[in-house]
Amino acid sequence: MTVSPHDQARILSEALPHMQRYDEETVVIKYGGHAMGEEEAAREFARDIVLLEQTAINPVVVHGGGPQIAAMLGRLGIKSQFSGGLRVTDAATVEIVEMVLAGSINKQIVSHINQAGGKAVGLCGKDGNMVIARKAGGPSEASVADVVDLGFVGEPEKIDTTVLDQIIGRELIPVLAPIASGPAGETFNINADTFAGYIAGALKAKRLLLLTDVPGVLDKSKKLIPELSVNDIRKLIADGTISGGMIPKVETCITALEQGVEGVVILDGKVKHAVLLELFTDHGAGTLIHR
Ligand SMILES: Nc1ncnc2c1ncn2[C@@H]1O[C@H](COP(=O)(O)OP(=O)(O)O)[C@@H](O)[C@H]1O
Ligand SMILES: CC(=O)N[C@@H](CCC(=O)OP(=O)(O)O)C(=O)O
Repeated sequence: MTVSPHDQARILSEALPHMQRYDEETVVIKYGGHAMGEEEAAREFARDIVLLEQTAINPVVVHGGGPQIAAMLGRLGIKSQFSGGLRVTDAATVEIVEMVLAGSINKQIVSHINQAGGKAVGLCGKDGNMVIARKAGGPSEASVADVVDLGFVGEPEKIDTTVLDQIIGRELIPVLAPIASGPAGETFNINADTFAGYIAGALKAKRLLLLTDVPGVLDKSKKLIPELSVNDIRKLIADGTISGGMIPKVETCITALEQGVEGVVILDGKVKHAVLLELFTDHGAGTLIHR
């Protein structure tokens, strides 16, 4: 489909009120491993992030990389399992997780953003003591008998935004890997949704966008639920409609809202220009979570 120059101008003009709404505001975008897709899609994502920065929005990218970690662990013959959407992470696994997340994936995203004309700065939670984590308990903590030892899986405990405050608003785009230090200097693997939620909360972000590989939260018949309240979420977890990797995602939404983030959206990062659709059109996308 070709768009006439007239239509192009109209589309840009219609984006103006949306751009004004987010002017100088911080938007945290969680880029999930499943949303990353092929090289061309990753480049388009990077262009969209640079476009946000160019329109005076302050984008902060937090990335995941679950499938990429799984591929590397597989190559090394290390078995891995999940409990409640979190990877049980032993000492050997945490080394690989850090290597893949803070190493290859982080630098790839930084490079794509830079090639698109932005200035990205790749960091993880260890930098500048941005995130200090404690050991996470199992998801079924309520039932002591069922407690799962997740190993080196962390839950953010203290967020220090000093480094981010130096970067944000200065034409630099932070790209954050969800790795953090513990109080004794140990390395913790943090679910990227959880990490993004805490960062968004600490920065009092205007929006937190969680990009994944499904259109949003789906009901039992796989239909998109456009809006959900915190209470709705609790019911959907209890009746099993929300499971696996979607659990840390919706829990993140609740934490972020509690910490003062204005709006949280779960959306399909595989849709072309998902971020622009959500922020710059009336159309919106995915599931909006509210109080
Ligand atoms: N109710 C639900 N709606 C949508 N996805 C769900 C739901 N319950 C479980 N899921 C699963 O959660 C996955 C998204 O979480 P995850 O795989 O961790 O994504 P990401 O890598 O983007 O963080 C979906 O692909 C789907 O398999
Ligand atoms: C504790 C835990 O589960 N950490 C995740 C970190 C990466 C992540 O969350 O990646 P996605 O966003 O692509 O799922 C993991 O090891 O897979």
